[in-house]
Amino acid sequence: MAIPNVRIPSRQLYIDGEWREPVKKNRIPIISPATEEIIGEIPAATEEDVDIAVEAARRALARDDWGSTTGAQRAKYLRAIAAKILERKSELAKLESLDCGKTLFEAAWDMDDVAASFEYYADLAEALDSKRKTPVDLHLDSFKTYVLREPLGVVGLITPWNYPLLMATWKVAPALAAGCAAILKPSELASITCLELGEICREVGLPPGALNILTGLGPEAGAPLVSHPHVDKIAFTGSGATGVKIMTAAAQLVKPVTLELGGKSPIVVFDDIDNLDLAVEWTLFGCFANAGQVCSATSRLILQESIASEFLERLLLWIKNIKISDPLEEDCKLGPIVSSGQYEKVLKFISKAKDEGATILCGGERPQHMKKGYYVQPTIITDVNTSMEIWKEEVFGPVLCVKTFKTEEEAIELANDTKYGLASAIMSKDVERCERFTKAFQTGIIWFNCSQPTFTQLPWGGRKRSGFGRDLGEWNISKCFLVLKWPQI
Ligand SMILES: NC(=O)C1=CN([C@@H]2O[C@H](COP(=O)(O)OP(=O)(O)OC[C@H]3O[C@@H](n4cnc5c(N)ncnc54)[C@H](O)[C@@H]3O)[C@@H](O)[C@H]2O)C=CC1
Ligand SMILES: C[N+](C)(C)CCCC(=O)O
Ligand code: NA
Repeated sequence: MAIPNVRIPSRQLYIDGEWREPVKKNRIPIISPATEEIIGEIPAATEEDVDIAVEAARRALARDDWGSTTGAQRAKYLRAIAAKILERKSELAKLESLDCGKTLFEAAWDMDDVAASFEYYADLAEALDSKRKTPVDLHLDSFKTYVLREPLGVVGLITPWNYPLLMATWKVAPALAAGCAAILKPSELASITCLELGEICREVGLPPGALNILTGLGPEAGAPLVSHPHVDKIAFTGSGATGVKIMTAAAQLVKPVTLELGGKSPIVVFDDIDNLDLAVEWTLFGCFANAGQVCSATSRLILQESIASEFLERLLLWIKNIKISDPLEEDCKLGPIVSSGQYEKVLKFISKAKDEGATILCGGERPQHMKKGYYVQPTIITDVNTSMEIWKEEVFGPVLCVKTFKTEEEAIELANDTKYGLASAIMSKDVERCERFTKAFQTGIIWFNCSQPTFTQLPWGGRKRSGFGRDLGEWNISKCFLVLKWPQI
C-alpha cells in the first residue's frame, strides 16, 4: 500500500482572518475511506460560531479594505490564491485523495481546475468595474437613469464531498469576485482542503471576514447559516433531500437560494458510431470516474438494440482494465467510496436491483483483493425496467444501468424518464440527430460524443428536480439596483 508522505494539518475554524476554536470545542474525526482508520480531525462549528462568522462577514462588507474594493483589486487576491494553489498542488491533491478517496491523478486534475477557476473569476472581477454603473437612455429630457451592479451581501455556500475544493471554489471564487463576503460550509466528510483554502487566504492577506470557513455537520453548522437573518443568499450543491430542507428554511426569510442537486443522467448510444471503443471509453469515464460520485454521472446507458450485445461485450473487456487500489497508488483508476454510510448505501442499491429482478452483469460486490476500505467493484446492471429503483434514483457510486431501444423516439422517452435534469449525453455521428436531441433532452447540460467535460466559462446547473441557478460562467451573484433621477426640483 502507498504510504502518503503528507501531514494532515490540524486546523480550527477560519473566521475573521484567523483560526478560531469552535465555541463548543467540538471536533469530528477524519476517517480514511481507503483504510477505515482515523487520520485526523476537523473542528465542528455550531450556531454560535455561525453568528460570529456572519458578524465578521458583515464587518468586512462595511470596511473599505473589502467593501469598497474595485473588481481589479479583488482580482489580485484571486490570482494570488490561484498561485498558492498551484504552489501546493501536489500536497493538496494528496490531502484530497486521503480525505475523500479519489485517485491522486483525478485530485491533481481538480487542483488545476481550482486554480483555473480562481483565475477566470479574477478576469470577471476586472471586467465588472466597467459594468458597475450602466446608464440607460430613456430618450427623455426629464429623467436620467442608471443601473448599478452591487455585491449581494453575505452569502452562505454549502458544498458536498465529491469534489471538495473544486465545488467550494465554484462558489467562493465568483462570490469574492463580485465583492460579497462569504461563509463556506464544506461537507463534514471531506473538509481538509477547504480548511487549507483558509490558510491560503490568510497568507495572501485577503481582508478579514471576506471569506470564513466553518466545518461541521449539516444540521449543526449548515442549517443555522441558512436560517440566519443576516445571510443574504444560499448557494448549495448536494442531495435533493437536503436541497428541499434548505429551500424550505430559506423560504421563511424569503432568502434566495440556488440549488444543484445531482441527477440520473442518460448516455444514449446509437448504432451509427464508427469508433465503438471510443464510445465505450466515454461510457466508462462518464459513470465510473471518481467512483461514480459525480452529480452529472451518466449512469443510465441507453443503447440501440442492434449494437447492444457487441457494445456490452466491449464494456466488459474494458472494465477489466480498471485498476482498483489505494487511491494514492500510481495508475489507480477506481478508489473507495467516501464513507461507510455511502458504501452501505451503494451496496443496498445493488442488492435492491437484484431483488427487483435485474441482472448484475459484472461487479456488484467489494473487490476481493481489497481487505479494508469502502471499495465497490465497477458494476453494470442489465434487465432493468423503468419502475426499478436503480433506474430512478441517484446511486452516487460506480453503478451503470442499461436499457436498450429500437427507435429515436423510444431513446428520447427513456432519456427523459427521470425526475432529474442535470446532464445528458448522446453518441452518434449524425449531426442532425444530435441537434434534435438538444431540443429533446430536458437537461441543463448536453454532451455530444463525450461525457463530463466541464469548462469554467460555461454555465453549470440543472432543470427539473436537479435544481435551478447556475454555477460557473458569468455569475448570478451580483444584484442590480435601479437609480432614477428627476432632476428639476
Ligand atoms: N449533487 C451532488 O453533487 C451531490 C449529491 N449527493 C447525494 O446526496 C447523498 C447524500 O450525501 P450527503 O453527504 O448526505 O449529502 P448532503 O446533501 O446532505 O450534504 C451536502 C452538504 O449539505 C450539508 N447539509 C446537510 N444537511 C443540511 C441542512 N439541514 N442544512 C444545511 N446544510 C446541510 C452537508 O453538511 C454538506 O455540506 C449522496 O448519496 C448522493 O446521492 C451527495 C454529494 C454531492
Ligand atoms: C464535471 N465535474 C466532474 C468536473 C464536476 C462535477 C460536479 C459535481 O459532481 O457536482
Ligand atoms: Na473524509
